[in-house]
Amino acid sequence: MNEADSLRALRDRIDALDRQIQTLISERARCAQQVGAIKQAAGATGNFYRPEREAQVLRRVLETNPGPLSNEEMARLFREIMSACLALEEPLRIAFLGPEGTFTQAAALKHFGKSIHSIPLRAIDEVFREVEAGSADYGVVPVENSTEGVVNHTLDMFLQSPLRICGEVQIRINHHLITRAAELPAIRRIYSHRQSLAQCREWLDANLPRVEQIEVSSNGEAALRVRDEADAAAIAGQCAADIYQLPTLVRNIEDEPNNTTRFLIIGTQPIAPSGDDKTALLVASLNRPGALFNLLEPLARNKVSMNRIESRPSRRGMWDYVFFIDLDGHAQDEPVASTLTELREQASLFRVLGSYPKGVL
Ligand SMILES: O=C(O)C(=O)C[C@]1(C(=O)O)C=C[C@@H](O)C=C1
Repeated sequence: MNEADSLRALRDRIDALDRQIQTLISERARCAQQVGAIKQAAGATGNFYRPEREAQVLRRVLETNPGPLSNEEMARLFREIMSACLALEEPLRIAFLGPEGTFTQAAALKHFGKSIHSIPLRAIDEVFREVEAGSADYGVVPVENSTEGVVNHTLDMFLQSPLRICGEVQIRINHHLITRAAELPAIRRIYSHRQSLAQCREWLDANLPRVEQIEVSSNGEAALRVRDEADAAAIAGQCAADIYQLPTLVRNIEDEPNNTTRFLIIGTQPIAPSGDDKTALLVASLNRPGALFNLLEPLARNKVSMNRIESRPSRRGMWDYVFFIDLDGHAQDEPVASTLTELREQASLFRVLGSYPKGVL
């Protein structure tokens, strides 16, 4: 066979496979519609989103991936198929820390896929309020960064909000210097979110030491400003450069090569166990000697892994603190269930913020 014949044969084969894929995806979508009908008949109100089931589907896709596509690419394709299937009923309304072009938007799309109705908001507390009011089904907010630590504002919101944590998603953060200026010496101001400025501190000290740094509410907002100011630069991600059609002068200026941010999915719905889950708690101990030790002792005794503990002022009085604790496992599963019963007895304040599937993608 000559080259043209080989190409034609391969393309014929691809056409035949595409027809099969299309038939199969349509069949899958009809099954998902039937699942939706069953949920509705059983009296399900609200949305049909089931994060525990989605996590199981994605985990199986990763486990059985035969290649040559990477796990990440394969999971992304299935993520979009599920997103489109779910949207057949009604697209999820997802509020996030906007404007368009923020890493939080990238996190929302990574977690829910593109078949959603996006609601960009200007502040973390607005995202909480929109979900509390029922104007959005879920919200996406940043909670911690591998270089800069926790986003206190998000943790503090749980002190006043009844919302639950329904999921998590991580994003590798690559910061770029986005500007219409042709070279570094032409830059007079740099706009970015406080966390992003901090994540690029060494690079800024070395390359733009005397340039004014201006904190704005988000990276998307920074890029928006740079659109109208030729002698300003923004530190933001590629999505912001794309959305606002701005050139990137220097790529990857973050100090830490593995700079990653974790985001929480917040909502009202309790999530069933998926087989590989986390539980987030908000607790306070009585103000007496050994109280924190007594609080945590059941975790060690029952061999429940604690992934994280953060303390924050309780806002109930001076030097009074609450603890945000992340555990391995679901609150309904042992040994977490009985450990939580013990913990509740020791604590002066105790709330399960949510059990949810560990981030898959
Ligand atoms: O299994 C379900 O409950 C479905 O609704 C189907 C499906 C899917 O496409 O696989 C769609 C949406 C849910 O979030 C989970 C899974």
